[in-house]
Amino acid sequence: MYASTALDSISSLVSVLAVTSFFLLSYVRSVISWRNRRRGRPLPPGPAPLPVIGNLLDMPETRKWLGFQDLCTKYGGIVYLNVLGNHILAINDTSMAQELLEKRSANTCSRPSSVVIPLVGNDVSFSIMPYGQWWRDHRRAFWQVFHPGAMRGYRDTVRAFLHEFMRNTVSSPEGVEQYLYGMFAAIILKVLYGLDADEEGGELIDKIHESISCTTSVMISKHAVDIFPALRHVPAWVPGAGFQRAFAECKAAVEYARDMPFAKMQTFLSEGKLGGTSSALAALLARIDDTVDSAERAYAEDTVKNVGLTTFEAGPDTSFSILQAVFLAMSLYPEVLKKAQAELDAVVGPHRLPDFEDREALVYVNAIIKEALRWHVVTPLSVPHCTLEDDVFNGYFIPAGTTILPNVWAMLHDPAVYEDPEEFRPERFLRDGVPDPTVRDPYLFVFGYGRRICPGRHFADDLLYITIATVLHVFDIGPPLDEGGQPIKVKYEQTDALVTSVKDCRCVVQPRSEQARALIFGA
Ligand code: HEM
Repeated sequence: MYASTALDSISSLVSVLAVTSFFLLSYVRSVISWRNRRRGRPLPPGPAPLPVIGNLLDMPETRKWLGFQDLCTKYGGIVYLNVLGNHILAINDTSMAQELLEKRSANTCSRPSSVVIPLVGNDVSFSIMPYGQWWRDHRRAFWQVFHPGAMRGYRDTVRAFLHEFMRNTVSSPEGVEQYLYGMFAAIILKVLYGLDADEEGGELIDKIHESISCTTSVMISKHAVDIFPALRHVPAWVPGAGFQRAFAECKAAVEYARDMPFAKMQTFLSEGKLGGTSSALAALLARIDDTVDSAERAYAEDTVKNVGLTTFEAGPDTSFSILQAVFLAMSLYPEVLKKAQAELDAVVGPHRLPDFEDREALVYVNAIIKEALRWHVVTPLSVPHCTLEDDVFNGYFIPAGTTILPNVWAMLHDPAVYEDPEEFRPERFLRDGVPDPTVRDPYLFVFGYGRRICPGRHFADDLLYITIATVLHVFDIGPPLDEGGQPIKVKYEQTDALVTSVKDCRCVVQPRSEQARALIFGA
């Protein structure tokens, strides 16, 4: 009995020693490998890390773009943080961002990996996929239907929904925000699937919106499972594992958003209610080679489905957010609205609505669009990129797997470049009444960088231009009024999110004149 107890103690000791040696060896190996990779080169500047948690306490909590701006002011154009072993590089400097994200795009075009995203089913969105063949196939498919030459084909749809938006706004002006979001979502639904936002379509849009809100809130929140990935195996009934239920609900919403409109489109196609190339996704389906085997066909169809989901996630919220800012800016800066209307009267005249062909002549309206993109940066830290390989930049070691956050907000609010950056002032982009090419152009920043640059930017630009020009042509926009009829001063504030919106954009919207009203209802 004693002999067996002694043997048990020895074998436990051996196990403990084996486990300890394994961890020690792994640690020593990782230290050696880290030293070999760095070869004495320093990491970029940043606050000193603490043991184990690194710079966790230096990581900005909310409105990260402001915190990173402060850190970069202290440490230079770039700042490096190590948060629980994750390498993070924030960039405030435009030329450094250009060098790393454009010139070295081959190495900086991936996305940070996440434990949570697959759990909510959103790993099929190509805006989040890591660099590789899967992402390339999706991006290529998207580009086939959203390249600049394809834009003309969508303009009638855009005009039709814009006219409906204007009529709804005149009929019940208090619903303007809701109609605006509904318009962008309905345009995307029609362009992608050929489906109308009728009652059923409206429900589809609500559900799709729900899935987007849920995934974006999951993506920006902190989760224990991101730090301890093994927690993903804990069943939902275990106390403290309520996150599993929330993730499952989110996953169901994402699957609905991906599958339902697509299935509806396929039914309509098979019933002959839609032409084979009547929508962007129908056109992509029509391109799938008939001779491919069933596995390849399934992959190609899945790609088309995922392109639909990604477009819905990336398109309406961003465009809507810019329009919110324009409505608010017009009510805060009436002189800007008056100047735009004077230009529209001179170029377009009172008897018709603006069209795409008017764009070049509408210099001030174009300056308003640029200023809106600068003033209200929809994605202040862009969308994070991630490095594939170790790199050396300006003598600093940038490890593989580093998350790169270009602080686009800081670049577009630099007082050395834009005087009084908090003011909405389209004139900053003009000199002697024509565009000034020497002023930093927000278009070069707000749509991201390199191989990941927003592939929907041509569509977005078309949407923004025609909506803004038309709205300013026919509507007066003023501040909201209190019960005594006095104007309420609304303050511009941005929400704290990956895709931000304007917190409060209440305003009074009404036709500029009887002639404008006639134009709206005659359209
Ligand atoms: C004002 C409107 C918009 C802004 C400011 C905007 C901005 C951005 C930004 C900053 C990125 C990330 C780029 C990067 O990682 O470097 C992005 C990605 C993307 N955007 Fe947009 N976007 C807008 C509208 C749209 C629209 C209307 C669509 C669709 C029609 C769209 C589709 C996409 C897609 C699919 C991606 C993912 C690209 C990838 O990861 O490969 N965007 N957008």
